Amino acid sequence: MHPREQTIFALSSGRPPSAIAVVRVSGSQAGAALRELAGAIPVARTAKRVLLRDSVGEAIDDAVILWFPAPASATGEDVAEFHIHGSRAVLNVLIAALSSIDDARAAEPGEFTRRAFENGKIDLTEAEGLDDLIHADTDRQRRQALRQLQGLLGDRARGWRKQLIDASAWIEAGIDFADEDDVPEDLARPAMEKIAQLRREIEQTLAASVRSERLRDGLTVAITGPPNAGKSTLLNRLARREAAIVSPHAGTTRDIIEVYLDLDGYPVTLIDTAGIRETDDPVEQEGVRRARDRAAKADLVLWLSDDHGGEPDQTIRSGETSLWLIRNKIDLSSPENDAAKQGQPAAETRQGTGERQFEISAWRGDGVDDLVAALTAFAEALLGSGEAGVITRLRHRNILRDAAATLEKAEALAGEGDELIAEELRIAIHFMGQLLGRVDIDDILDSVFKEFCIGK
Ligand SMILES: Nc1nc2c(ncn2[C@@H]2O[C@H](COP(=O)(O)OP(=O)(O)OP(=O)(O)O)[C@@H](O)[C@H]2O)c(=O)[nH]1
Ligand SMILES: [K+]
Ligand SMILES: [Mg+2]
Repeated sequence: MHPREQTIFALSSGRPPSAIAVVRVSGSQAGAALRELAGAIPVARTAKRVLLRDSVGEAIDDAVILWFPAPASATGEDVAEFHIHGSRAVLNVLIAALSSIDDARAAEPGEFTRRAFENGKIDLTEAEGLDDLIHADTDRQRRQALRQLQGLLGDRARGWRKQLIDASAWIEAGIDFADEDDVPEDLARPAMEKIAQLRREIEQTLAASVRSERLRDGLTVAITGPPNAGKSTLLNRLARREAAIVSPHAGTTRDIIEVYLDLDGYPVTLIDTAGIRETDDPVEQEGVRRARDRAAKADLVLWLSDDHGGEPDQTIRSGETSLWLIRNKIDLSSPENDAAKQGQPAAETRQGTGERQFEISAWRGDGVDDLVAALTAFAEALLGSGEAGVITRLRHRNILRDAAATLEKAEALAGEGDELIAEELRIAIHFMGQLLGRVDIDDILDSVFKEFCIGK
């Protein structure tokens, strides 16, 4: 039997141990699985409590089962659900029993969703939204994924595709009737107007969605600076836990330490790095190399220093990465120092450089709230509210950019020959099909669904 026709099963809930685990079965043998393990198929879509037994009659677990006959199921196939106690032992016995059913096998990542897509339950953009929803960490990501799952981009792409087909029909009609007298004088003009309008709509959608792709991925903030500036202390304070080792020994941190922050719904990965200095220690050298590397890739670098100084060098300053200068350990400052610094307030932009400055005590907490507020504002500026954006992936952006370019080409061909315009329209229609997952199915699907988790 072809793998696509086999019955698949997987743990669809979280990792054991858990109070309850849900194992889903989808395919023609789902009913057989229920008969084999529960003795009978229950009433459709009604929970039933049963004692599951294996093939020799040995009890497996006291469980709840559900039956969703095709096509009214999540995948469009027969689906059975086993709600069991979430221990590794119970799960292993159930999975072993399901494996022994003919033509049943463990599901590949994303295979349930792929079947739902192949059976027309969802389009590809909705499948992607589903994946994003499962992986959403913050509330803003959740809302964006849900809009995608509800078909916001899919609906728009379907509308564009339909209008392109209409425009194409007008153009083709012009070609077919070109020799006859009673053809409407100019079929091409309304078609060309429609094409120009669609191109503008696609371009507007692209422009409005620049930040929604970023919201899906979140942004990265790197803490760098000389050894002992208090980088790990700041990371721990922002993370509200002892994620990194803090010590008075210069050169404590060598590996990159990552913590995840939810700043008012904006996902931020904060990284702590090795203190940057010249050193003979090969391990520390590698740490410094990694620190520079990650700083260059970050969206924002926080350069932390204390009264012992340490200015960011050119490699840290170069590139598109934003840089904020943060003086730490202000709790140690003497009153004279403070007097000298008057007229040079914190959280100001340094004249000419565009680099913001902050003064904090990572240890005592002074100034940290202001820093967090500034980070949140930075995230908002970069990621936006996401409400207007419907494009959440590079895949969407690339396809729509190509579609807009194709329509632009079609517009430029006005007067050059309807056959040429019709060909560009066919290409643009093909792009909309790709977006929805209707054409070039296999390559697109393989790359989209391999990101999914098993059991989904
Ligand atoms: N007084 C004071 N001490 C601090 C502050 N922040 C950090 N320290 C101390 O400075 C020392 C170094 O702190 P770390 O957080 O390990 O510094 P680091 O920049 O991560 O150091 P490396 O990983 O070695 O580069 C520790 O003894 C901290 O307790 C602060 O705001 N005030
Ligand atoms: K240290
Ligand atoms: Mg450190």
